[in-house]
Amino acid sequence: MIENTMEKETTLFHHAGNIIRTADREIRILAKYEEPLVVLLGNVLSEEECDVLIAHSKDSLQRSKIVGNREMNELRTSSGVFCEQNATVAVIERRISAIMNIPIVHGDGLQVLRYTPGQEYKPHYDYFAATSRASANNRISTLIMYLNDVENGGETSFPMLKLSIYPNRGTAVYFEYFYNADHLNELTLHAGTPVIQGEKWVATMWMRRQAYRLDETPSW
Ligand SMILES: O=C(O)CCC(=O)C(=O)O
Ligand SMILES: [Fe+2]
Repeated sequence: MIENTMEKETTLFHHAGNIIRTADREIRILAKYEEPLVVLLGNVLSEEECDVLIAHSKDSLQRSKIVGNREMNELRTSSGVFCEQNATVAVIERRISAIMNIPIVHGDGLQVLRYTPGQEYKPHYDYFAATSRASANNRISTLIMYLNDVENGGETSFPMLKLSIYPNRGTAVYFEYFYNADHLNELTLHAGTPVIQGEKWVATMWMRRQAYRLDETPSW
Protein backbone atom coordinates (compact mmCIF):
# COMPACT_ATOMS: atom_id res chain seq x y z
CA MET A 1 0.00 0.00 0.00
CA ILE A 2 1.26 3.47 -0.82
CA GLU A 3 1.78 5.57 2.26
CA ASN A 4 0.42 9.05 2.48
CA THR A 5 3.03 11.73 1.88
CA MET A 6 1.82 13.60 4.96
CA GLU A 7 4.38 11.99 7.26
CA LYS A 8 1.89 9.28 8.18
CA GLU A 9 3.43 6.70 10.46
CA THR A 10 3.70 3.03 9.59
CA THR A 11 0.83 0.69 10.30
CA LEU A 12 0.46 -3.06 10.35
CA PHE A 13 -3.10 -2.78 9.15
CA HIS A 14 -2.53 -2.97 5.40
CA HIS A 15 -6.00 -4.06 4.43
CA ALA A 16 -7.46 -2.20 1.49
CA GLY A 17 -11.16 -2.01 0.72
CA ASN A 18 -14.19 -2.77 2.83
CA ILE A 19 -13.58 -6.46 3.49
CA ILE A 20 -10.71 -8.46 4.97
CA ARG A 21 -10.74 -11.91 3.38
CA THR A 22 -9.15 -14.44 5.70
CA ALA A 23 -8.87 -18.15 4.89
CA ASP A 24 -12.30 -18.92 6.32
CA ARG A 25 -14.23 -15.69 6.80
CA GLU A 26 -14.97 -12.25 5.39
CA ILE A 27 -14.46 -9.56 7.99
CA ARG A 28 -16.25 -6.25 7.42
CA ILE A 29 -14.67 -2.91 8.18
CA LEU A 30 -17.38 -0.89 9.93
CA ALA A 31 -15.60 2.26 11.05
CA LYS A 32 -12.12 3.71 11.32
CA TYR A 33 -10.47 6.37 13.44
CA GLU A 34 -7.31 7.28 11.53
CA GLU A 35 -4.66 8.33 14.04
CA PRO A 36 -4.12 6.53 16.27
CA LEU A 37 -5.67 3.82 14.16
CA VAL A 38 -8.79 2.32 15.74
CA VAL A 39 -10.84 0.03 13.50
CA LEU A 40 -14.25 -1.40 14.21
CA LEU A 41 -14.72 -4.81 12.59
CA GLY A 42 -17.85 -6.86 11.91
CA ASN A 43 -18.38 -10.58 11.34
CA VAL A 44 -15.14 -11.50 13.11
CA LEU A 45 -16.59 -14.45 15.04
CA SER A 46 -19.65 -16.62 14.41
CA GLU A 47 -22.29 -16.93 17.12
CA GLU A 48 -21.17 -20.50 17.66
CA GLU A 49 -17.53 -19.49 18.11
CA CYS A 50 -18.58 -16.86 20.67
CA ASP A 51 -20.53 -19.52 22.55
CA VAL A 52 -17.62 -21.98 22.45
CA LEU A 53 -15.20 -19.36 23.83
CA ILE A 54 -17.60 -18.45 26.62
CA ALA A 55 -18.34 -22.07 27.56
CA HIS A 56 -14.68 -23.06 27.40
CA SER A 57 -13.63 -20.12 29.60
CA LYS A 58 -16.45 -20.60 32.10
CA ASP A 59 -14.89 -23.95 33.00
CA SER A 60 -11.43 -22.44 33.41
CA LEU A 61 -12.76 -19.55 35.49
CA GLN A 62 -14.39 -22.11 37.71
CA ARG A 63 -11.20 -24.11 37.99
CA SER A 64 -9.01 -21.12 38.73
CA LYS A 65 -11.36 -20.25 41.58
CA ILE A 66 -11.04 -23.75 43.02
CA VAL A 67 -7.25 -23.58 42.84
CA GLY A 68 -7.58 -20.31 44.66
CA ASN A 69 -5.46 -18.04 42.49
CA ARG A 70 -8.18 -15.45 42.35
CA GLU A 71 -7.03 -12.23 40.85
CA MET A 72 -7.89 -9.02 42.63
CA ASN A 73 -6.86 -5.58 41.68
CA GLU A 74 -8.43 -2.19 41.44
CA LEU A 75 -7.66 -1.61 37.78
CA ARG A 76 -9.62 -4.60 36.57
CA THR A 77 -12.50 -6.07 38.51
CA SER A 78 -13.57 -8.60 35.83
CA SER A 79 -12.36 -12.20 35.92
CA GLY A 80 -10.13 -13.47 33.15
CA VAL A 81 -8.43 -16.57 31.82
CA PHE A 82 -6.05 -17.38 29.02
CA CYS A 83 -7.82 -19.88 26.77
CA GLU A 84 -6.42 -23.35 26.56
CA GLN A 85 -5.88 -24.57 23.02
CA ASN A 86 -8.58 -26.51 21.23
CA ALA A 87 -9.69 -26.79 17.61
CA THR A 88 -11.94 -23.69 17.79
CA VAL A 89 -9.27 -21.58 19.48
CA ALA A 90 -6.75 -22.62 16.80
CA VAL A 91 -9.12 -21.59 13.98
CA ILE A 92 -9.87 -18.26 15.66
CA GLU A 93 -6.19 -17.55 16.30
CA ARG A 94 -5.37 -18.14 12.63
CA ARG A 95 -8.04 -15.61 11.68
CA ILE A 96 -6.80 -13.10 14.27
CA SER A 97 -3.29 -13.42 12.91
CA ALA A 98 -4.57 -12.58 9.40
CA ILE A 99 -6.54 -9.58 10.67
CA MET A 100 -3.69 -8.23 12.81
CA ASN A 101 -1.15 -9.13 10.13
CA ILE A 102 1.31 -10.63 12.63
CA PRO A 103 2.28 -14.30 13.19
CA ILE A 104 0.29 -15.74 16.08
CA VAL A 105 3.51 -16.59 17.97
CA HIS A 106 3.77 -12.84 18.66
CA GLY A 107 0.54 -13.06 20.65
CA ASP A 108 0.13 -13.24 24.41
CA GLY A 109 -2.60 -15.87 23.91
CA LEU A 110 -6.33 -15.40 23.80
CA GLN A 111 -7.58 -13.91 27.05
CA VAL A 112 -11.27 -14.12 27.86
CA LEU A 113 -12.75 -11.67 30.37
CA ARG A 114 -16.12 -11.79 32.05
CA TYR A 115 -17.71 -8.72 33.63
CA THR A 116 -20.80 -8.81 35.80
CA PRO A 117 -22.78 -5.66 36.73
CA GLY A 118 -20.54 -3.07 38.37
CA GLN A 119 -17.35 -4.64 37.03
CA GLU A 120 -15.04 -2.63 34.82
CA TYR A 121 -11.53 -2.19 33.48
CA LYS A 122 -10.32 1.30 34.41
CA PRO A 123 -8.46 3.46 31.85
CA HIS A 124 -5.13 1.88 30.94
CA TYR A 125 -2.61 1.27 28.17
CA ASP A 126 -2.02 -2.19 26.79
CA TYR A 127 1.70 -1.52 26.34
CA PHE A 128 4.14 -1.69 29.22
CA ALA A 129 5.98 1.34 30.58
CA ALA A 130 9.43 1.86 29.05
CA THR A 131 10.92 1.31 32.49
CA SER A 132 9.42 -2.17 32.93
CA ARG A 133 11.21 -5.39 32.02
CA ALA A 134 8.26 -6.51 29.90
CA SER A 135 8.81 -3.54 27.59
CA ALA A 136 11.87 -5.31 26.09
CA ASN A 137 9.34 -7.16 23.93
CA ASN A 138 6.50 -4.73 24.23
CA ARG A 139 2.94 -5.04 22.97
CA ILE A 140 2.18 -3.19 19.74
CA SER A 141 -1.46 -3.93 18.89
CA THR A 142 -4.72 -5.20 20.37
CA LEU A 143 -7.86 -6.92 19.11
CA ILE A 144 -10.84 -7.00 21.48
CA MET A 145 -13.65 -9.31 20.34
CA TYR A 146 -17.14 -9.00 21.80
CA LEU A 147 -18.64 -12.39 22.58
CA ASN A 148 -22.14 -11.30 23.63
CA ASP A 149 -24.59 -8.42 23.45
CA VAL A 150 -24.62 -6.46 26.69
CA GLU A 151 -27.98 -5.10 27.84
CA ASN A 152 -26.57 -1.87 29.25
CA GLY A 153 -23.08 -0.46 29.79
CA GLY A 154 -19.74 -2.14 29.14
CA GLU A 155 -18.50 0.01 26.24
CA THR A 156 -14.83 0.12 25.38
CA SER A 157 -14.11 3.81 25.68
CA PHE A 158 -11.13 5.80 24.45
CA PRO A 159 -11.47 8.88 26.67
CA MET A 160 -8.78 10.92 24.91
CA LEU A 161 -10.41 10.29 21.52
CA LYS A 162 -13.91 10.74 22.93
CA LEU A 163 -14.80 7.47 21.24
CA SER A 164 -16.92 4.60 22.58
CA ILE A 165 -17.32 1.15 21.08
CA TYR A 166 -20.47 -0.66 22.13
CA PRO A 167 -20.23 -4.41 22.67
CA ASN A 168 -21.99 -6.32 19.88
CA ARG A 169 -21.62 -10.07 19.59
CA GLY A 170 -19.20 -11.14 16.85
CA THR A 171 -17.70 -7.67 16.30
CA ALA A 172 -14.26 -6.50 17.38
CA VAL A 173 -12.13 -3.40 17.79
CA TYR A 174 -8.52 -3.24 16.59
CA PHE A 175 -5.97 -0.62 17.60
CA GLU A 176 -2.18 -0.20 17.49
CA TYR A 177 0.34 1.80 19.45
CA PHE A 178 3.89 1.54 18.13
CA TYR A 179 3.99 5.07 16.74
CA ASN A 180 7.24 7.00 16.80
CA ALA A 181 5.32 9.98 18.09
CA ASP A 182 4.61 9.03 21.65
CA HIS A 183 1.59 11.26 21.99
CA LEU A 184 -0.20 9.03 19.46
CA ASN A 185 0.46 5.96 21.60
CA GLU A 186 -0.80 7.84 24.63
CA LEU A 187 -4.07 8.54 22.86
CA THR A 188 -4.83 4.79 22.94
CA LEU A 189 -5.73 5.04 26.62
CA HIS A 190 -8.89 2.94 26.93
CA ALA A 191 -11.28 1.43 29.45
CA GLY A 192 -14.01 -1.15 29.76
CA THR A 193 -16.75 0.96 31.34
CA PRO A 194 -18.85 -0.59 34.11
CA VAL A 195 -21.47 -3.08 33.05
CA ILE A 196 -24.85 -1.79 34.19
CA GLN A 197 -27.10 -4.68 33.23
CA GLY A 198 -26.34 -8.15 31.95
CA GLU A 199 -22.94 -9.80 31.57
CA LYS A 200 -20.13 -8.82 29.25
CA TRP A 201 -17.73 -11.32 27.69
CA VAL A 202 -14.74 -10.31 25.57
CA ALA A 203 -11.73 -12.11 24.14
CA THR A 204 -8.55 -10.06 23.77
CA MET A 205 -5.41 -10.70 21.75
CA TRP A 206 -2.36 -8.54 22.41
CA MET A 207 0.51 -8.77 19.94
CA ARG A 208 4.18 -8.26 20.79
CA ARG A 209 6.87 -6.72 18.64
CA GLN A 210 8.82 -9.99 18.56
CA ALA A 211 7.81 -13.65 18.86
CA TYR A 212 6.57 -14.36 22.35
CA ARG A 213 5.29 -17.92 22.35
CA LEU A 214 7.53 -20.89 21.65
CA ASP A 215 5.27 -22.55 19.11
CA GLU A 216 1.74 -22.53 17.83
CA THR A 217 0.36 -25.09 20.23
CA PRO A 218 1.35 -23.80 23.65
CA SER A 219 -0.27 -24.99 26.82
CA TRP A 220 -0.92 -22.18 29.26
O1 LIG B 1 -13.44 -4.94 28.12
C1 LIG B 1 -13.08 -4.00 27.41
O2 LIG B 1 -13.89 -3.35 26.75
C2 LIG B 1 -11.63 -3.61 27.37
C3 LIG B 1 -10.69 -4.76 27.53
C4 LIG B 1 -9.26 -4.32 27.49
O3 LIG B 1 -8.94 -3.17 27.52
C5 LIG B 1 -8.18 -5.32 27.41
O4 LIG B 1 -8.49 -6.53 27.43
O5 LIG B 1 -7.00 -4.92 27.31
FE1 LIG C 1 -6.79 -2.93 27.31
